[in-house]
Amino acid sequence: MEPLHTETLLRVFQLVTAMLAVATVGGAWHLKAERALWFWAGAFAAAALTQSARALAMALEAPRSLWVVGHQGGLLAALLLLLGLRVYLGQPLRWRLPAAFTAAVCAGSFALTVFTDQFWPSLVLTLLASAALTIPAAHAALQAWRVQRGFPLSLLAGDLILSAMLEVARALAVSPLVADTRAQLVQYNAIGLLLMIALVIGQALAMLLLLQDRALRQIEQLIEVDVLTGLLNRRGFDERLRRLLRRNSPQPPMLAVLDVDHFKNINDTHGHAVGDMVLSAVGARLREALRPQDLAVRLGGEEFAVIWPGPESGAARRLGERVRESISGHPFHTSAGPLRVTVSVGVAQAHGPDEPPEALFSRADAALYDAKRGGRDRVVLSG
Ligand SMILES: Nc1nc2c(ncn2[C@@H]2O[C@H](COP(=O)(O)OP(=O)(O)OP(=O)(O)O)[C@@H](O)[C@H]2O)c(=O)[nH]1
Repeated sequence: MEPLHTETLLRVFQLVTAMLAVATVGGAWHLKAERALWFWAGAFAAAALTQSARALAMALEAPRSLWVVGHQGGLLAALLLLLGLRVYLGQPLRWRLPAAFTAAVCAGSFALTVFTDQFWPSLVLTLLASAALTIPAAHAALQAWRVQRGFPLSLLAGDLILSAMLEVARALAVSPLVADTRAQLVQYNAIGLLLMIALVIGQALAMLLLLQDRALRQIEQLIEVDVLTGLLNRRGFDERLRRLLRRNSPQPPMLAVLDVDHFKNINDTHGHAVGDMVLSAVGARLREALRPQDLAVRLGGEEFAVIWPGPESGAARRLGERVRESISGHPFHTSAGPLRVTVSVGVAQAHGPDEPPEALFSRADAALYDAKRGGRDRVVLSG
């Protein structure tokens, strides 16, 4: 088999990173709010530009110590990748220590080349330093994957783990400890380069998938969230209720439908803006009254719902009363002064996974109708 040619691979690496830099810079420009993408574009650009600088230094027969700029580019790319990932995950940037570390290693790699007139010590140093920056990035991606799951994070975490391992393996392979001859050292380095090109492409793909994933989740949020109250809207409610019923848990979900009493009077007496204020405050009170796993929904107008995924048996009355009390218990402070607002509540416990969501909803709604007819500000349980 023909040996791999390092100079050709370096050209390929330069072209690939340049292309990825253009794609990510374009993406960052397009998605103005995505700060992380600027860091990642910077990582690819650092690799591409320093490879170009290295080729130029060689062509101009500049001092050999300047040729190590390519090694330093790899390290700079690892730094920017780590910082970009912290930005993406919403973590504090904490850039000072890794940036100082990168600067010190770059100076060290330059000095090593001046003193030894050899390239491999600089390559070993910068590769080990790159691994030292890639390991925390891989750790952050892995931690995030544990919480969020999904293919893009697993691709990124896997790619970064392999990258850190490759950086250490390459550092060992290009040191005289492992390679017996110069030809062997060059060959090991070329194999490492080839693998690195594949991993860099993998990183770019993972990054773009991560951004697409986030955009999809934001759209999903917009579609499913009510703007006035910040609660789930009717569309989100239908979807969650269907999913919960299908789950077939030992304790089937319970649904309450509630409606603000005589809300039209509030609008007519104090104006629509005060009405909106009350609706928004109702949403906030429902959120406060529920546990994180329970769901509060604005079905539309002055009608709300609550879903308890797995309520204790026999808790329907108590939970319904807690919801009613959270609204009717204290007056609302509005620009028109304190307003006493009451709600009527209909509660229905699902019969099991075979009950269609529409049937459960109709039972809760019928109970709500009974609560209204019975005089309002009360809880009625569906039979
Ligand atoms: N301010 C405000 N009002 C809304 C909104 N959506 C619906 N409404 C109003 O809510 C009122 C609902 O009135 P009705 O359906 O007659 O019910 P109600 O006055 O609460 O009477 P009962 O339900 O029988 O106790 C209507 O006047 C709607 O215009 C909204 O987003 N903001």
